[in-house]
Amino acid sequence: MGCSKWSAAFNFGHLKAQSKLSVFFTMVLLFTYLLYCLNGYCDSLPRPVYEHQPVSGNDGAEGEQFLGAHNASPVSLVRKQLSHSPNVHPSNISIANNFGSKKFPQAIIIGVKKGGTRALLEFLRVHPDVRAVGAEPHFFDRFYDRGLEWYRSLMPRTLEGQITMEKTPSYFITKESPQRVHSMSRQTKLIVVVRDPVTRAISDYTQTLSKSPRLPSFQRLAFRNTTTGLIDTSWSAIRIGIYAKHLENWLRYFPLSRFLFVSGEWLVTDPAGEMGRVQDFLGLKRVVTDKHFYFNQTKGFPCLKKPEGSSRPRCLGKSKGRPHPLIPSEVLLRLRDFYRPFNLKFYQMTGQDFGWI
Ligand SMILES: Nc1ncnc2c1ncn2[C@@H]1O[C@H](COP(=O)(O)OS(=O)(=O)O)[C@@H](OP(=O)(O)O)[C@H]1O
Repeated sequence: MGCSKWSAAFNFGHLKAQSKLSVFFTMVLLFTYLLYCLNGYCDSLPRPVYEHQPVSGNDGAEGEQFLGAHNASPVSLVRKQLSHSPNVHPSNISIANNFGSKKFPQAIIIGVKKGGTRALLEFLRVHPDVRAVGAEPHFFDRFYDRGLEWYRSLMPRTLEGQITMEKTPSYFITKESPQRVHSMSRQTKLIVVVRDPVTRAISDYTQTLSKSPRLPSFQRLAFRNTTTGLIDTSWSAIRIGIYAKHLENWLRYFPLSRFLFVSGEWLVTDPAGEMGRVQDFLGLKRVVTDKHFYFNQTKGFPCLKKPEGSSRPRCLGKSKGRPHPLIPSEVLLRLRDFYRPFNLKFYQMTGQDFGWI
């Protein structure tokens, strides 16, 4: 009896020591993982392609900005990103993200809103030497006071030879942006996707209308005086399309050779052709070619056969390629007359004829 009591006590003590040991090792593993994440090693997981974080009241590019990203802890970001990404297997994380460093973007898509900027960025992300932020950072227009280091922390890690990119279409029309980008680096390459300003204005209006269905008609907003046909240039949908005026502001800081003007129309009708020009401008090998695109009849737009991080074909989301409301032809004619001199000036400044009539 006494002997069995001793042996039971001995076994119990043995078990206790074993469980203490396993708790200890679990804690060590947990702390190592936390330290690893807090050092920023798991903060640049591959984002799902076309990831959108809905943000209300953002008139620039809906659901594409970085609001509050700096407030989230790296660990919670990891969890959030993983839970949103059907394509990322946890075992791939360390392989994809531990290498390289976060750099300032060497190239930025600065505009224009509704030009086709999302399509261009997603097409570029297919290139193995391009790493881009999915959401719009809005650093040079809205969050400049957060400082350059904040901006850099948003960037994905890149290896030697890879290009870091971002897109925020409102930079093109923001007065302070050229000087701010210049003070980050005067070598920055600037890409502007331009689209017929009349169609662009309607596209812009369509986006606002989708959020505020009680919005007055397009013509009510476009004209200051319907009888005289005076255009309301204070309406941002109209103002953004005066490309020559905005470009003048940028040319005070950057030479024309730093810019590439991409045609929003050709990006739809000949995506591979436009992508060829973009890759040349960025000094990249022409990897993204016609093999990467197919025309989706239902969507009415070119889509990617294999977007970044996915093996399935994918088109842009529903907010890209919306049907536009019908605008009376006399309104369109008046708007075309209004934009003509500005368009000609823009063609002269860029040395490119975009064919808008
Ligand atoms: N491949 C492809 N798929 C879908 N949509 C395409 C594509 N290429 C260009 N576009 C045009 O992009 C327009 C939206 O432009 P942006 O991405 O610059 O908009 S935003 O400023 O970021 O909100 C969007 O405008 P809307 O047609 O008015 O929706 C499209 O015409």
